[in-house]
Amino acid sequence: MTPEARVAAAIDLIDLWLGGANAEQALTHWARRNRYAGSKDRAAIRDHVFDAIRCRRSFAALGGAETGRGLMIGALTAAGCDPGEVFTGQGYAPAPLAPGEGEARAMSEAERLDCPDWLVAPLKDALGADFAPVMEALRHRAPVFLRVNLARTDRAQAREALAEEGIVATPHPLSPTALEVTEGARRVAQSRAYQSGLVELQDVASQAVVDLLGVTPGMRVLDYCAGGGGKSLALAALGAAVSAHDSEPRRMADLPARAARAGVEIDRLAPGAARGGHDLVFADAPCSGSGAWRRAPQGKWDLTLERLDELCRIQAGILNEIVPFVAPGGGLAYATCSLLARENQAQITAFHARHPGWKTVAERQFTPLDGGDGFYVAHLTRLEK
Ligand SMILES: C[S@@+](CC[C@H](N)C(=O)[O-])C[C@H]1O[C@@H](n2cnc3c(N)ncnc32)[C@H](O)[C@@H]1O
Repeated sequence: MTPEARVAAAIDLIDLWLGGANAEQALTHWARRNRYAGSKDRAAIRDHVFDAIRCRRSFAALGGAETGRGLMIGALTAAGCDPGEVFTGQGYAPAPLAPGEGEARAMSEAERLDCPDWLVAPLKDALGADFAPVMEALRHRAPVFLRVNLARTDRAQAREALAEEGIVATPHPLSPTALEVTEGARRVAQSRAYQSGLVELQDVASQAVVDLLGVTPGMRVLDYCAGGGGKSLALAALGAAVSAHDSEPRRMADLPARAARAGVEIDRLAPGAARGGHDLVFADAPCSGSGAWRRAPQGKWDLTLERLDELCRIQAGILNEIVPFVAPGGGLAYATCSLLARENQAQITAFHARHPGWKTVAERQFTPLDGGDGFYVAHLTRLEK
């Protein structure tokens, strides 16, 4: 496909997304219907679509309309290209620009930073002077990070194995297990290094959250909201005896295969089967995902105040639920990939008000300015009697 044809395909897909379709599913259906498109075409179209989702408001203002054409005109303008050179109508290129089409208009701060209006105040409250740089960072694609599986190798050997397959990865300072892929990211999933469990795909802040939990070999850890099991695997690689639990167990379906690849054992629990006696109970709670909007940008526009209220209720409920699973002398940890104080510090403050026997021993808010996703983590232990 020509670059112009890729833009035309992206325009149709962006229109489907603006009409309410899920972008990932629309891309999959498009690829099935257009078998002539190769992997490079699909990757380029995907990048156009996801860039437009991340930068919906600024591209619409630059391109003069919140439509597939408007967003792609805005994207080209933002990249310093002349949209008229792409919108030619020749071959499979998008139809030529109509008179007046693509005229940029002035932008508010929220539009320039691609932030929903209602989230400006809570994000400014949480981020202070970092608000604008963080929102700017969330307008761009996330780097690809790997977690070196210490159960199988170390960081230097993993780098060498990746390099043999043309994948260049450099150590990241946020976590001793982290590598940032700077070349060959699209080859990772097919590589021997990945398939043989030397490395896992995992955001660097996710890794740093696990580093902060003080896990030692043999520790009994309950990962109460295990989901796909990214953190369960990281905990197990540190030598913890991990039980994974999720209220929707189908989310853990891939965990046995991932654990086998990593050479670790993880016990999967059915919903409601969690019991007491854990040295650490970890709740990586469902959240707005506001720290991960580079990776999952659709969430930025789908989040509503009602949904945020509901998430905060679920988070408080989970914090209450996990207390009985902590062994005497043990601890609990709460994490979200959110930047919003309501889901983070405010949840821990409210927890202390409900459960006076606990103290916070560590707390950290990561933002994309640290390199990875936005993440919050708090580690609590029981007060000595
Ligand atoms: C942020 S995701 C977990 C991501 C995962 N820890 C990882 O690193 O890949 C949150 C998970 O919490 C689960 N969940 C939601 N409500 C829950 C509840 N009340 N009890 C346990 N798990 C819950 C969801 O099904 C979802 O899989």
